[in-house]
Amino acid sequence: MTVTPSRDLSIAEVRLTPVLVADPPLLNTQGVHQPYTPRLIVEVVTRGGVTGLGETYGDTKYLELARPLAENLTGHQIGDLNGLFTAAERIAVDRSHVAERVDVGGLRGVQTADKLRLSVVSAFEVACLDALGQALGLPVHALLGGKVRDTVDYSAYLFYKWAAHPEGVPAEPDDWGAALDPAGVVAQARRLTERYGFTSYKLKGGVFPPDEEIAAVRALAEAFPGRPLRLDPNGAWSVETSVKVAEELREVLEYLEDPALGTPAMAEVAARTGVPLATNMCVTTFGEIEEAFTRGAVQVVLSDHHYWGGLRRTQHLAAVCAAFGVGLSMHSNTHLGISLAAMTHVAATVPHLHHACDTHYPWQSEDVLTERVALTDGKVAVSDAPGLGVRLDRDRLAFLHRRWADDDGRHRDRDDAAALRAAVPGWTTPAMPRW
Ligand SMILES: O=C([O-])C(=O)C[C@H](O)[C@@H](O)C(=O)[O-]
Ligand SMILES: [Mg+2]
Repeated sequence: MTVTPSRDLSIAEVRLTPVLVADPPLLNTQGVHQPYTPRLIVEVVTRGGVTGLGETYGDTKYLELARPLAENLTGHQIGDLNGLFTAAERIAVDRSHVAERVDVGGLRGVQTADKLRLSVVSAFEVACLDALGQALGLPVHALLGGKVRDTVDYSAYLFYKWAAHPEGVPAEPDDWGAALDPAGVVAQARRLTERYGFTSYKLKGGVFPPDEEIAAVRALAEAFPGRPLRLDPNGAWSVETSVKVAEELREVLEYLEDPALGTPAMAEVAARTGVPLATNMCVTTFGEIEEAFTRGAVQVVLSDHHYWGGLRRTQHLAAVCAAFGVGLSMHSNTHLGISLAAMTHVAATVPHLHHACDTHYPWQSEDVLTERVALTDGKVAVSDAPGLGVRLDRDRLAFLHRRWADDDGRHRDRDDAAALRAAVPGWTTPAMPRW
């Protein structure tokens, strides 16, 4: 049988384009977002002439893994996703990028070699699925077994925020203004609601002493009665503080996210409060599930297809959570529309997704797409177009890549503590627990 060119599903080329995207001065327990955040855009081009898109973290340590993987994939079939993961396993990881302890692992838990690899290969998997979907005329959700909903709910991701970056880049402050107290947080939530129709809210905490953050959540509860609310200090509190906050906010919280750092501390908090605990820090790999679930440390896991290793592994995680009666939600980092499209396709296929997903997307004023992904009534409509249903704007991609190429080295690797040092000389990532 002769294969027509458009049906040749082997990989001709993988293009990697690192970009720097504008990010507002959002505060978290480690520091503040830098003016630009690195992302990596992956294009998988088939010999049949179809191009699939993927997106992941763009820091140097991810690029170092993505490059050899891309080079090894010429001739690989885009439908051979298992083979793609085997190819990724062969890529050596620089040990200096690995941290085996949760207290030094940053905001997404322990940074193992496997997790780094998975964070890279996930974007290749998404790009292969996008290409396969386009070649077959099927949406990505259909390749994953089919959607069980037509829209995916997202929550408003609220941040304490400065009006402008301390580095003075870009020169003009954004139009969101500052949010540094309960009134500022409520104003931000109202604005996000007006623009995007959100009906649930998550506040990134661990920035101010817990009493101030309790006051902010109470103010949100008053402003949006009955709406689901979450607070996430990224492990900044002791067990005692976590229990106190949980008890004070028990009437209004949908869940408390990573109040304390690590499974043993979370298990202790969980044993002492009825408020459900969620995590994207102590359960971030399949290996961490057994201890956390058997100890009852978490009631909700935040999936993230980037570091869990793609869309299919996210479905596997969902199945394990369902088997243990643990809820599922979705974590997000600074990301563009390709990631949001991928998040939406996989979320659409997960039956027991009972919490709105997180997304940073409203904070991203820039994108690499010809059309931004629409967030309406707090939802993204699940696309039925072939593949992910998004199109790359090559001029925008080139512009954001030029910013990366011209960068003086300050922004190619996300460093929230370094960004905060511009305002608070001598600042370093705080030891946990902070409070
Ligand atoms: O839910 C979370 O822990 C996050 O979204 C982690 C992120 O890094 C967030 O804290 C941020 O971007 O500042
Ligand atoms: Mg979190």
